[in-house]
Amino acid sequence: MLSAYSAASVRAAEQPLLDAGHGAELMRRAAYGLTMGIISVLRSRGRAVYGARVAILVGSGNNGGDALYAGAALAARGARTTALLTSARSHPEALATFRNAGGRCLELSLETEKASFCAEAWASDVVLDGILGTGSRGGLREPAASVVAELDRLQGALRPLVVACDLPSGVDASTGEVDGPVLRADLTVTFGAHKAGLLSSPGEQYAGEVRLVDLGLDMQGAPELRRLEAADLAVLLPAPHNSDHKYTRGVAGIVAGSARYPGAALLAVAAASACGPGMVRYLGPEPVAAALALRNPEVVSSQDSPLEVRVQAWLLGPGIDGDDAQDERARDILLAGRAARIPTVVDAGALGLVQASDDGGNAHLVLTPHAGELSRLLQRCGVARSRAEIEASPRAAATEAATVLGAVVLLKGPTTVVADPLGAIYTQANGTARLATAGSGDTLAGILVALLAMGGRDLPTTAALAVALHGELARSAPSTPLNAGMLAGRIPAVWASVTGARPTRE
Ligand SMILES: NC(=O)C1=CN([C@@H]2O[C@H](COP(=O)(O)OP(=O)(O)OC[C@H]3O[C@@H](n4cnc5c(N)ncnc54)[C@H](O)[C@@H]3O)[C@@H](O)[C@H]2O)[C@H](O)CC1
Ligand SMILES: [K+]
Repeated sequence: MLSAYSAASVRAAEQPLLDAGHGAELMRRAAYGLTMGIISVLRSRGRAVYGARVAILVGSGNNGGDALYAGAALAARGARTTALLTSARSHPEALATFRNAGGRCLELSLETEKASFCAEAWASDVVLDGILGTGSRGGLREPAASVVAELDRLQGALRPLVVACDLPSGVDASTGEVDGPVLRADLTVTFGAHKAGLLSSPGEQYAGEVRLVDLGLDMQGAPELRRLEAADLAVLLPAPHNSDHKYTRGVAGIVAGSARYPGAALLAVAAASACGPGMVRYLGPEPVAAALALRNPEVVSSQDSPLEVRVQAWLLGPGIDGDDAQDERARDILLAGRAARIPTVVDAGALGLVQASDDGGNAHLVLTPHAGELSRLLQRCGVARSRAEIEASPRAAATEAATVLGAVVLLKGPTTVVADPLGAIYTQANGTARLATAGSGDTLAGILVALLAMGGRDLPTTAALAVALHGELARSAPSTPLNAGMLAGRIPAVWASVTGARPTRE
């Protein structure tokens, strides 16, 4: 499990070491890790350090200091290094070290030097972004902002590799929010601890690969957010006990699909069933049930009232829009659920049925909106948040919604957020853009209801687990075209590969 912290927590952890006089040692370690990161990206392009061209953007604080020390180390190994000083102030010792190692300095205050730096950066093998780190307030200011905007214009094969020092300048280290231009990095070498802003949208989309350099910080208190990694999937994905029977292995109940949208039911049921619960019960129109019988003969379908069937978890909503009988089933389950507290996934067409609650009455719900659906959901609760505002600050929006609605909120996006009303947050970025296809959400909802039915973990952890497994379905086939209909069929192989060699309990 990966834990990520706010800028304030990282700085607080750094303080005792600074007080004890270890500041220079911390910078030395940070700069060494950064140097190694730059060397590795140079090697990835078949370039040796000797003779490589490295352009460095330098800010006024320690972030610029780290970048200058790394530049000095590269210059000492024969790289041609050019630094653009974006402020009248630069870390004095680092600047002196850089100059002594043969680094060239240009000043942004001089227009000709700015043009000369941009030309150098465009011709470089690597651009190092050391303008702002954890001490930044707000986005990049002029004139550095327009240099970054200009450098970011160069795309494609001609673009130099970009390495961010600690974080891409202009990304908020704590929230991941972005205000103004940011130079998109291929690699971010971050120091001391993972910054929550690098594991949150939209900041994560600017960071590229993130490598952590251990500085020996003693992080105190709860992390800002957590992320499940491959090793966690191996432990958390459920496995049957030899004493299990179909009911103890979990029954997933699904209210999905309609005459108009039968596909949503097929996708959700196929995904749920592929996860291996004891049983999948489907409630919905007869023609959809008939189609399901051909594709998933193991599924038990009926047109019953949900109050007459027993399940360990419900999924309500995919493709039920405009079907009165499905709508009534979903309403009945939500009403009964306030007492029965059966874990319930509320997706798509059922999201409009959820009311705000501050009495714990929704604590068994996992809501799975995308940004547009969340905007409408919040609107109904009297909170005005546009889709664009939610996409700019998804973590804040998901947390707000979890608090207002009293339910776990799984907000889908390039980095998916799972927020629970008690404050815990997971963010998962396992998926790729190849998952952004029609029906992908129905598959996620099916995986989630199956994992909830199989039980064993709390709601937010199970939700994060479902997002991670769903993401791995795309990641495991990086180069083939993918549609949602293919996803459920991939579950057994991906499940086997992530659980790997774990001991069986059978
Ligand atoms: N955390 C650690 O353990 C270590 C961190 N290191 C590096 O130090 C930076 C943080 O350094 P700091 O000097 O505190 O802050 P910054 O470098 O981010 O810059 C602050 C500097 O910039 C000015 N400023 C603030 N906001 C803006 C803005 N929007 N535009 C322009 N200028 C701005 C502000 O006035 C300050 O002067 C951390 O990221 C690491 O890279 C250590 O090297 C190792 C230990
Ligand atoms: K930076």
